[in-house]
Amino acid sequence: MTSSCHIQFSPSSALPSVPRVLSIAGTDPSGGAGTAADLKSITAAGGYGMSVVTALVAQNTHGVRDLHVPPADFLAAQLRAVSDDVTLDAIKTGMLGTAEIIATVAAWLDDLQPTILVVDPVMVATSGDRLLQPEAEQAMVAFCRRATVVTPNIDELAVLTGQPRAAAEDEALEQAARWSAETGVAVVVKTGHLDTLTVTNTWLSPDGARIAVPSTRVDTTSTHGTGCSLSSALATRLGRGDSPAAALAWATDWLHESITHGAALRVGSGHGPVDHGHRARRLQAAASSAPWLMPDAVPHLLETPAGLGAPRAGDDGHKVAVPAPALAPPGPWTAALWAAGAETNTAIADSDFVRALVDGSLPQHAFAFYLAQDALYLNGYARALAALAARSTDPASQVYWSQAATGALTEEAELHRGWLGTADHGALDPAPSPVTAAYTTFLLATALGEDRAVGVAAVLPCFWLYAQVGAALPAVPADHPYAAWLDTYRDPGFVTATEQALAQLEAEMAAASPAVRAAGARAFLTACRHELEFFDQALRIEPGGEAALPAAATNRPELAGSAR
Ligand SMILES: Nc1ncnc2c1ncn2[C@@H]1O[C@H](COP(=O)(O)OP(=O)(O)OP(=O)(O)O)[C@@H](O)[C@H]1O
Ligand SMILES: Cc1ncc(COP(=O)(O)O)c(N)n1
Repeated sequence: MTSSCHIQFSPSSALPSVPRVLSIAGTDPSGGAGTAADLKSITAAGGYGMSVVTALVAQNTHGVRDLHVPPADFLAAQLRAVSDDVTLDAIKTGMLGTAEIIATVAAWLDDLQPTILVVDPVMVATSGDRLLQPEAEQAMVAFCRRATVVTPNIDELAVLTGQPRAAAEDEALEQAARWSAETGVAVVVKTGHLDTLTVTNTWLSPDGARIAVPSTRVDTTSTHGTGCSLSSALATRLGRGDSPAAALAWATDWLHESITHGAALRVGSGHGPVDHGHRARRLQAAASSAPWLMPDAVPHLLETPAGLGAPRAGDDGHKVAVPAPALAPPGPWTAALWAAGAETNTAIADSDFVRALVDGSLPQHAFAFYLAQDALYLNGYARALAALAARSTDPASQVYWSQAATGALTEEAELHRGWLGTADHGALDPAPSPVTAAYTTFLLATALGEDRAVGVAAVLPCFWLYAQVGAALPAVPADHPYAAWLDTYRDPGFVTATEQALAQLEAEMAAASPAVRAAGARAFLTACRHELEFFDQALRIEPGGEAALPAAATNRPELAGSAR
């Protein structure tokens, strides 16, 4: 080995530093809002959370029952106990409640002069209960002037600016822009309280610069504590050194996932909380190193299709129903393989990636990552298909696999030319992700090194599962951000190619020895799992850790037809 051998690993493998973030807020014993939401959000956003309590609130998902405000001296003692000992990278304030509390926190801030102060000017809870005394409103308005950024909802913005409640987003942006220019404080305008299909968080800087982060509205009642959660996550990402654009994008995207999965927590029967931990649990599951296939998943010798058995029980013990295949299996072997792969195939259909692609909430950076990895994948896939052509002896199969390889290369070129805008691809191509590399390496090794039938089984899920996703797609409006891409799934040529691949696999499995069939079944199930990973991987990437997507890459109807 020479000393000139340099290996550079992606910086994403290094652990980021952990910002120390203090929340100053009221409590919610049901865990959805206030200090509880703040601490969960700070942790989720990658910070170390600390909490100073301004008021004890007896509340749940239905509303506030009682309030207890400890003496202001005690609040001051809490604040000093923390700041005498801990360096604070960011501070977030929520419910301050009374003019006396506001004055106490303000005096402490005068001494501390924090770098980042996010003020969520909490006034009224979702339930309609007041969390700020009416006579303290003007003290809160003055307090906001010391913030780095304030995060009022539409009603709070009206109080802050002394204007009537904005009826539309433009009006809210105008109110905020004037106030920001006057005070020198940035504002995040949140349109959660407006009756719009898109919920947009817009960062307005005093110099007039605007950063808009749109997300699709989730139809749910689980929005208790969304304001607390957004401001805490924002403070944490700013405290970590993120730019306002990056911090707001992260917080909005994470909160969207938390809101989407809030109802499944089944906490309370009123306005439920969001699931702050959903992203962390999803990523933890994705990082599992448990083997994909259990040793008994496929018998050593597969004599008949029935040897593959009924679908196995899912992770939670329930029997997995076999989804109806959009493209019918042409014989008993492919039918048995379809049933054996039911759990994974259902997981793909139900995946957050497919859901977000369909409802349009998939973040742009995730879509860009997916496209770039898809191009890399297609190149590896084409090589595996070409290997099958080389290993085929009957003319029809030779022609079929050669054409399939050409098709994959054409689609790769189309992705570069159209969607990725990198016709001169080569030097600037992104590197394959671990998931893409594992999948393409597996395909190539199987197509080259195993019996041909096993290779055919390995390449089949890419055809079949993609066609399955395509068949299940609903029609979307023309202004859907991924409308043009979704059209590519419906390519009739791809359906024909999949039917031919299925016929090839059926014939190969029927003609193979029991040992080769077993290896084929294992390869098929492994490839199904690679497909799930491939879809899921785009939602495991942080904004900034992906290829840039040219602005023109979404909504390009002229490119419809370039299916994988
Ligand atoms: N139904 C929804 N769908 C998607 N995102 C939402 C929804 N409701 C709220 N959000 C997100 O939560 C953020 C805060 O929500 P909202 O505008 O209601 O502020 P808030 O009134 O301060 O919150 P809170 O309900 O905690 O008082 C929004 O900016 C948006 O990112
Ligand atoms: C202590 C405290 N702080 C803030 C809120 C606002 O949250 P929401 O408007 O979602 O009820 C709350 N309910 N309780």
